[in-house]
Amino acid sequence: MPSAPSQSPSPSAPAAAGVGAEASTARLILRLCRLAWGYRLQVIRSLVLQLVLLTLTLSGLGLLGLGIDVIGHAFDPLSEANPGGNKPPAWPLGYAPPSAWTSGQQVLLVAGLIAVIGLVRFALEALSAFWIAQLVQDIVVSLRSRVYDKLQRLSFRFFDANESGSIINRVTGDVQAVRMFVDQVLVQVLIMAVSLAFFAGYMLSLHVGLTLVCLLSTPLLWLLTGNFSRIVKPAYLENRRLFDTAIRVLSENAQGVHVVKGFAAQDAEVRRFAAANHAVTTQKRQIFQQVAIFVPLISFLPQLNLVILLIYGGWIYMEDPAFTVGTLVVFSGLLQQFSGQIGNVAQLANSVQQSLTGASRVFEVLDTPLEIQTRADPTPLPAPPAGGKRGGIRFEDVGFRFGKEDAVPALAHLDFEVKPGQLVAVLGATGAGKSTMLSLIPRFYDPTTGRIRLDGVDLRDLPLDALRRSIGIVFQESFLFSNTVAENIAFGHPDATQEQVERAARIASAHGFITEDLKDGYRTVLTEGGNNLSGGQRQRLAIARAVLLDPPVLLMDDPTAAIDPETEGEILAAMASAMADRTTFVVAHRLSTLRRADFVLVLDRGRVVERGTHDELMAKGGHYAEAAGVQAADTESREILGMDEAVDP
Ligand SMILES: Nc1ncnc2c1ncn2[C@@H]1O[C@H](COP(=O)(O)OP(=O)(O)OP(=O)(O)O)[C@@H](O)[C@H]1O
Repeated sequence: MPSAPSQSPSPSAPAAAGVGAEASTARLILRLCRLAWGYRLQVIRSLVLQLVLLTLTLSGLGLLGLGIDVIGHAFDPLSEANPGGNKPPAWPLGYAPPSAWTSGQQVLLVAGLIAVIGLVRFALEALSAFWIAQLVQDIVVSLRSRVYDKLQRLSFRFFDANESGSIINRVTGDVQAVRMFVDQVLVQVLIMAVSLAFFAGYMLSLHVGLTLVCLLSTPLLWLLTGNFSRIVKPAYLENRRLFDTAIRVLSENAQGVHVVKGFAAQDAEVRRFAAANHAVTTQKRQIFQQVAIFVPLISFLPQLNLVILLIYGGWIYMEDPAFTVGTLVVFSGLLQQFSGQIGNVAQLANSVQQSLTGASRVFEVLDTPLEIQTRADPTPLPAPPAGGKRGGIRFEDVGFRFGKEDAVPALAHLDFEVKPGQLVAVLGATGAGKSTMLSLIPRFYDPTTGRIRLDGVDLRDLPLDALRRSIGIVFQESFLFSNTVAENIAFGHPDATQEQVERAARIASAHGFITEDLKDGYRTVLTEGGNNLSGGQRQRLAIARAVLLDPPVLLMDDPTAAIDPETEGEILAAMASAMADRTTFVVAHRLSTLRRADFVLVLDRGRVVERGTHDELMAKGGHYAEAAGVQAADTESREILGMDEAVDP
């Protein structure tokens, strides 16, 4: 079947259209808010906790001012004789300690209350951190599963159009970006809005004029923040793209480690990765430079407010008899808290841009339409006729393009019928369209024109799962998972019995080596990609996997392509017994297989140029006869070299 191509993504592919396209920021934010709505109870409970914490902070601050006024008044009370003395403390909520209490006792009471508030704050802050961590985990796990689930159902076109690095990044890093929107943006914005309202309200209650003057610089901060966001947004998008490339280099290297080492290309690979890595770092450095200037600038501006407070607040203290030293201290505390929150705006703007960039990439995956799926009212698979077999396949003027309408068709005007149980051999030069033709049968792609029927029903009308369960597939190179041999054979069918697994292994001539050569037999755990097996053993397991459920149709895409001639014979034997009694399409170049076929399709540039049995095609003297002649000569030379004896099944 077609492996991931090196060509540029097809522009007609649905994901290609979405990738990189800029979703409107407002719509994106709205969508993220809707996503957060799913966690509203957790968000609200965290916010309520934040409100309690805020109230405690303000109470602590108020008590500090009170304590200062108690001390000031005790040492230097205001009186007619002492007009420059300290004004009496104003106890909150109409409470005043008994008149018998000394100033020391009053200070102790205030200090005790501040300590209690501190302890409660500590406990509540720990609880808040725990709740937010829990919320984050819930979001990440559920979103990651949704993206992964969607990836499983997306068609090959999506994977053709998106590099593996980009896909991995979307499931990992970008999903984190979405949760960042909830915990570091949404929750923080709400906390900030409430805090700023509280602080501003408290300051206004203390002195309206002073509050307005001190907060003069705030609009300037918002303006700067807006500009910063606009500047860094494209930079973050570019950064995700560069990171995709770095991950792609890494994953290609891990998968192609044999090629890399075989060609002694480690140094070149190290340089390739270093270049990709360097590109990410250099670009990120540019973002950091902007962040590095912006964040301190935003923190610096509020400092100016303190200068204003000192000058204007000092003057008010002299002029306004109700304005105490304690009030000035409380005001300065509030102003600092206010400025601290405003200072967070810089970080927040940064987080917003990061999270929106990641979120748009996650949504692109979630929004990609499912091109290939079961239609609403599918036709069930027809039952086999009495005493007959299933697996009749009919191609009706089938054409297919990978790209847009103006792309060169990979297949054109394929029109033939295969009766149940027949063996069709497909022959053609490399790139002729053999794998593409086979990939239309399990609906990896749908034909662009014409249709394919299985037992008389259009493939698009059948339930997709049932269709794919009716087809066994062996690829040119088989992918095995790091799991036991038995689980690899039963891949996708965990309910398969040991008996079924062994039967499939016997058909694929794999039972012998599994029980004799592998340490734990069927329970032997394979390393990643089945690297602890030979190529021939891997292909035989793949054949066993394909025939496990005894499918009526078998597709074999040149299973010996990546196998050395010495082990080819083992696979040919396995293929021969796997084909027995089922409709089989086999991409093959071996004369022995071609001879056995009920008919051979010779493909050239996506078209059937010859069709018939081996004898008919030999007699015709066209492409086929030429290819067979070359192979016969090759076989002869191999026989002379004594390489071919056990090969033909
Ligand atoms: N995913 C893809 N996207 C775009 N073009 C593709 C894709 N897969 C294959 N092609 C193109 O379609 C044509 C047919 O490819 P296909 O893999 O079917 O050939 P093949 O006959 O199986 O070749 P081989 O014998 O080398 O496996 C080629 O031109 C190939 O470049």
